[in-house]
Amino acid sequence: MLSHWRSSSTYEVEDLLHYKDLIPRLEVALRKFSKLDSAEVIQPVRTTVPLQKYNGFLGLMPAYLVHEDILCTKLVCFYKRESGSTLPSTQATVLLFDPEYGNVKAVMDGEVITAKRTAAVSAISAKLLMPTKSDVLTILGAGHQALSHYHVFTETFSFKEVRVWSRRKETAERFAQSTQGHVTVWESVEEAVNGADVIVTVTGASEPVLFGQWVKPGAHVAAVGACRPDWRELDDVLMRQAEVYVDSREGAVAESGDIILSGAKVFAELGEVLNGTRPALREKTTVFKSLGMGIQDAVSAKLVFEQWKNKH
Ligand SMILES: NC(=O)c1ccc[n+]([C@@H]2O[C@H](COP(=O)([O-])OP(=O)(O)OC[C@H]3O[C@@H](n4cnc5c(N)ncnc54)[C@H](O)[C@@H]3O)[C@@H](O)[C@H]2O)c1
Ligand SMILES: O=C(O)[C@@H]1CCCCN1
Repeated sequence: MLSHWRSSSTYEVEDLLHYKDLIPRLEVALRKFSKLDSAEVIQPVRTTVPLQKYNGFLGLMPAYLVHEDILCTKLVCFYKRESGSTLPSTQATVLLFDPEYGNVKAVMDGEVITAKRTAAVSAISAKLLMPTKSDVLTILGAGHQALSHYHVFTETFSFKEVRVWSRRKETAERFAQSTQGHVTVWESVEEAVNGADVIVTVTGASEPVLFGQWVKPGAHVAAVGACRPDWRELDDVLMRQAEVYVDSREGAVAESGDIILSGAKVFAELGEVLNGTRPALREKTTVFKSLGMGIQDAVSAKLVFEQWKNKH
């Protein structure tokens, strides 16, 4: 089947999952994950099955949060698509289990969960690490993650200017037309990030698109794409000049080409900053390298399930 099927579950999850509920739960989960002695969170590094023939991979993302008793796994397929393709690059399904008996309690769409929880975690990173006075937000990429990031960043913060760049100008223009607030479209990354306080990279690139020489000192970069060990979104200069924060060290050193290939050192996990065990170096140039975690899907799925039960 070549066309993309958005099930009713996609719309249902969209209605049930809200950033105001999701962000505090993600913060709690990130805190627990980063406690050194924590036996409360079980989350192996994602298993990936490369599909080289099709330029993609299947990822399996199980997690168990012991205290909350949430057992969950996401199955996600990601493909690098040709410019102009209308097929989705991410397709995902989330399974929520009853941990006591092992039965599946719910099967739900994972695309909205992936879009919203990833953007919400980037917003948590920005809350902790962006310059105190942040006026300009630039989004590089104009797909699903670009939109969810636009929504949560404009809901959570008050930027004076929002800019977008995409490798095809028409896509960036369509993106700008689809948003409620005013978004300016830029033709080059260099111009789009000039003077930006916060930069979100949400592209399908496997070579750097953002170069350190263009980034304002002290800016915060939420780097969401490039999730394979040989893929890049950011260049070596940026990776080496910035303080690098991650969601999971273990995940980052296994999966992030930006970290592995640049040799950059990870300064802290977001959960360590939330726990107060590592500082938020807001005045420095910071990169939050996001890879995505099973626990983020697990708390999102639990929230969706709770909201669904309240309605039925
Ligand atoms: N960190 C996480 O938790 C997480 C979660 C989901 C997705 N992602 C990643 O986020 C990125 C965006 O995902 P999405 O769902 O928005 O995808 P999408 O296909 O909806 O959008 C991708 C965007 O990147 C652009 N793009 C593709 N190839 C490019 C290239 N070579 N150079 C520059 N731009 C390019 C496309 O034109 C489009 O604007 C992907 O890399 C995906 O793997 C990360
Ligand atoms: O954490 C995730 O859900 C995504 C899936 C696609 C690739 C990157 N990470």
